[in-house]
Amino acid sequence: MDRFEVTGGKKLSGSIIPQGAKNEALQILCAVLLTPEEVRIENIPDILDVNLLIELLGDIGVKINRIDRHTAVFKADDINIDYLNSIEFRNKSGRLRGSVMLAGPLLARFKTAYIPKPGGDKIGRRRLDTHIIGFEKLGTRFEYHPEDGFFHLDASQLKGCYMLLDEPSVTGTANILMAAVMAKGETTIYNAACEPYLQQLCKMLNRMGAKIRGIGSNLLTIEGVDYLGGTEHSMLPDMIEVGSFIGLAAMTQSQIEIKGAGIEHLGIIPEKFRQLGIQMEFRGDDILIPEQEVYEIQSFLDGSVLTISDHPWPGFTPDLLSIVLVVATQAKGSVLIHQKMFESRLFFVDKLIDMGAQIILCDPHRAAVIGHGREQKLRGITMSSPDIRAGVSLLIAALSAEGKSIIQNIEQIDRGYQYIDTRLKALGADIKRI
Ligand SMILES: CC(=O)N[C@H]1[C@@H](OP(=O)(O)OP(=O)(O)OC[C@H]2O[C@@H](n3ccc(=O)[nH]c3=O)[C@H](O)[C@@H]2O)O[C@H](CO)[C@@H](O)[C@@H]1O
Ligand SMILES: C=C(OP(=O)(O)O)C(=O)O
Repeated sequence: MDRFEVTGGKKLSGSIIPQGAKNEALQILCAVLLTPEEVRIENIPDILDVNLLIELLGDIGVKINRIDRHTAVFKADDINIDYLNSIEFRNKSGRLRGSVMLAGPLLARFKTAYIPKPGGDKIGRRRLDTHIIGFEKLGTRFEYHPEDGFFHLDASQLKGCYMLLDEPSVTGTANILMAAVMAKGETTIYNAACEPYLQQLCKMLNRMGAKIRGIGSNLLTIEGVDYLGGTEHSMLPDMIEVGSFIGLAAMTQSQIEIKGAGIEHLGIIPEKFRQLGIQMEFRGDDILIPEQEVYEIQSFLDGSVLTISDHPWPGFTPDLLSIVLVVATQAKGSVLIHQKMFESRLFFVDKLIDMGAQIILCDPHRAAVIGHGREQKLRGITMSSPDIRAGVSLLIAALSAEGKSIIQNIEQIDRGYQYIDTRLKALGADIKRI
């Protein structure tokens, strides 16, 4: 298993372009199954999870013409449904979270689907109830096999209906939406997730001939159609990468320019980094983070200690809380980090504490970070990456720390960050893949 060897404490400089959005790509790639016509997709991130999903599509029978590492044309005109019941499909799709979204389009077009126990980050319980209950409301029967966590879904006809989701699940909304686009009649999904990933999916589906209203809100109305055709789609810049690079610049006291950051789609993300005291200049669609010796965490208006917590979109995405936490360790001031959605995403703070950070893990969901404005520098250590975002947070910590760090289990980072070592080296980082 590869590791990163990082010698920290170096200032970085230059510009960096965010990859296409990972979580959008996982939805968009599943949507190619909705039509027998060609779908051309651009700005595909060249990362483990996305490449695995493309491989799965190929295994199911989708014809794939990979024009380059970031562009491909897909044609799902001859699908092998039986493959979905194979051990190979179970094993492969169990290696990523996004594969769960193959079910919605397969139900829409072929009225049957299989969902093996999905993979993805081990960051707490990640149930599929919202997906399955949504499918059930559309007229799907399901069988659950508890011994291997396998769902078999079957429907003779999907029928539109009203549903109020238990929670605005991101992949759940995408899955139900893709099942509903070809259901008979009208479907209303209330308490829908509305991240830019979903807005992009809705727009793509409408270009294919779907009739979706309410895009960008938590109330989606879908008028079912009989057929969807081909289209072209390009992924937005990955907002989680943009946030990670803002944090990287601040932690390493570097001036970095993020080119083509997709600022209008970042929602509240820049504001949260501003609350940590990080300066940013928006120049067209680029973000310049100037070199800053010290950044100071703001307090609330009444002077009380700032809390940064996750919330469904347009609130702050949970995928950036680990980055915010690590960046706070070198700030001046204190902040409470409250991870509301996932119960195992904060355990990586042990490693930051070993590096010298002042953090109190109050409980699995809350950590108080006391920043001393770089008076206590972090020290390089050997650590292992528990999940994708914690992995990048530890990498950023290592780049700002004194001395050498080894980061193990970097497959976690490669799941979601494209050529990260090469791109960081181009900014002047001392990082080796060993
Ligand atoms: C492939 C993909 O797109 N993965 C993203 C997707 O995962 P995913 O779609 O799996 O996550 P969900 O939106 O379903 O929710 C994640 C977890 O948060 C809980 N929950 C959810 C909504 C809510 O209002 N309250 C709440 O507590 C759920 O019970 C679940 O345990 O969305 C997550 C939440 O933004 C992100 O971290 C993941 O990166
Ligand atoms: C949790 C994440 O990914 P996944 O849902 O694919 O595990 C993430 O992207 O931060």
